[in-house]
Amino acid sequence: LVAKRRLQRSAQQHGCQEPEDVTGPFPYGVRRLRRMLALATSGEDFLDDIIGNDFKNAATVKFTAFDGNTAISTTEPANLQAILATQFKEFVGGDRRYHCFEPAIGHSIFNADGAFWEHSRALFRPQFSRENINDLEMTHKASDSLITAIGSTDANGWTANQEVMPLIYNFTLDTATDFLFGETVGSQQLAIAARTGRMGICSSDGDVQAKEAEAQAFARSFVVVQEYIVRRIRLQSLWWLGDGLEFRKATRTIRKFTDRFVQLAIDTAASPSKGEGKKQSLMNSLATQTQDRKELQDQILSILLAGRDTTASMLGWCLVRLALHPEVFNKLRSIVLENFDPEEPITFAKLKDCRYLQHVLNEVLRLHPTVPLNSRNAAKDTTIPVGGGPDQKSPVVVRKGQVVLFSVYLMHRRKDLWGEDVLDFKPERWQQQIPAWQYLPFLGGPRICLGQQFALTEASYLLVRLLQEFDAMEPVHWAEAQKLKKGLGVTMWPLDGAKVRFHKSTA
Ligand code: HEM
Repeated sequence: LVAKRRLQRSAQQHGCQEPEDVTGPFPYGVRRLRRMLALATSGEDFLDDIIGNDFKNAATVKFTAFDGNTAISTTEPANLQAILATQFKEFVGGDRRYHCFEPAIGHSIFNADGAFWEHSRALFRPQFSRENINDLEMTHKASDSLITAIGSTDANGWTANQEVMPLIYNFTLDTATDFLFGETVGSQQLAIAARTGRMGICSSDGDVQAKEAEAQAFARSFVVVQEYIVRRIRLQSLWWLGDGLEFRKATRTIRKFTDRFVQLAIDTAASPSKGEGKKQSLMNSLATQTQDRKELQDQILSILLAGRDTTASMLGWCLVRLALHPEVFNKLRSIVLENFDPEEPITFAKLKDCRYLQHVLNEVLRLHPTVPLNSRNAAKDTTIPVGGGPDQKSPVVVRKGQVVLFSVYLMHRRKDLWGEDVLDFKPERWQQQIPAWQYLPFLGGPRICLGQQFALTEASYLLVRLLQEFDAMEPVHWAEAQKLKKGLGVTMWPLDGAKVRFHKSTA
């Protein structure tokens, strides 16, 4: 009662008003639950139809969640700016986020708050410096491997129809492991070797099979771990029900996979001469700061979790969009051919200078942000600046512990912010200045994605290489691709994959 009174007084002081309540006639979100359970048969889209429906009349709403707690939900740039930046300390990831991820990544940058998060962020920041991202040797090799994996062309210059997503997942796993461990798992090369019987990086058939099996087991377990994490997030306060032998086994597999690299990094930190001539990795740098085996493992896995599938999903959407929009493909290709001499190295600076390339990526992430939904918990009684009252202009009071959900996906698709053509794929819109807080694929403020430049550089590099190599691409099934169905888990990916064929350039 005392807490409630205090909250009411604070609401009055700040001129707060209630946002629209979208709970509906039944308690505990029954209506929403019913629609969610019927998704497979109703043909509704979870984001556009179910979550989007909440925002029909207002950009900030409240509703009663399954667990009986009232949550606030917003797509308002001013509120996101407050939550992520100006009132950063008042909104945290919270205990629930910690528990949902804990079995896989322990306590690490991604699920920590307060002092431990600050410590982790300071530990990592130097690793994401421009110099480290500028080292594109591995990206170059991984792009070439992906092009090799796409395979040969027929007499008319077309490759076979193919699902490119598995190749993209290999690409991001190979570049991420090189960055993290200083050594790539080489999953693309292993898959090619296993398929074609060419040894490449391995000395014998058995060696290829064993390494391929190890890389595959890791990749499979990584998928299982993510599925369980999503299940825990969806279960809200009942997160602990998302557990089981399969989850535990998969977490053991991915943790075991990192053992060798952790040991190597600890050994190198103890006697630096061992690392002479070897590439400096994120793991090596971390091991100079802490030799705690569990912390090293947790932190590294959290970066892998944060970076691998997000980048792969973005690349998947890029390919789908380029295949569906030949006019953008052709324009981008001619700009790339003009700016990137195939005889010269592709550098970070050149990629950044290619404005249309960056505009294409921005537009892909606007329409398909790979982290479409997110949340924070109020660390104390506080307010968000807008969304209350009939005109939605008054502040809204937020109770300590209350969940504030936000969807950058829906914000990126608001007509009042982006114009009538909001749903059109139009990289040209980026020629104009876009207000910062209405576009947040990597969020913003002190907790902005650490890997933003890494991801954009990887994706830009691969796109340049593909455009140098191929002069056309088209979807295997136009009608299916145009549906742009989304898979929703820890990230949002093209559910029907990136099924395309490429035409080899003869120039
Ligand atoms: C297109 C690719 C990517 C997207 C869309 C993306 C998006 C995001 C978002 C939205 C967050 C904020 C999560 C939150 O606080 O609730 C985040 C955090 C983070 N991302 Fe990324 N990310 C991408 C790629 C990467 C890559 C490649 C790496 C590393 C190699 C990475 C490392 C991180 C880390 C470490 C955090 C946690 C930062 C912190 O809490 O201080 N991300 N990312």
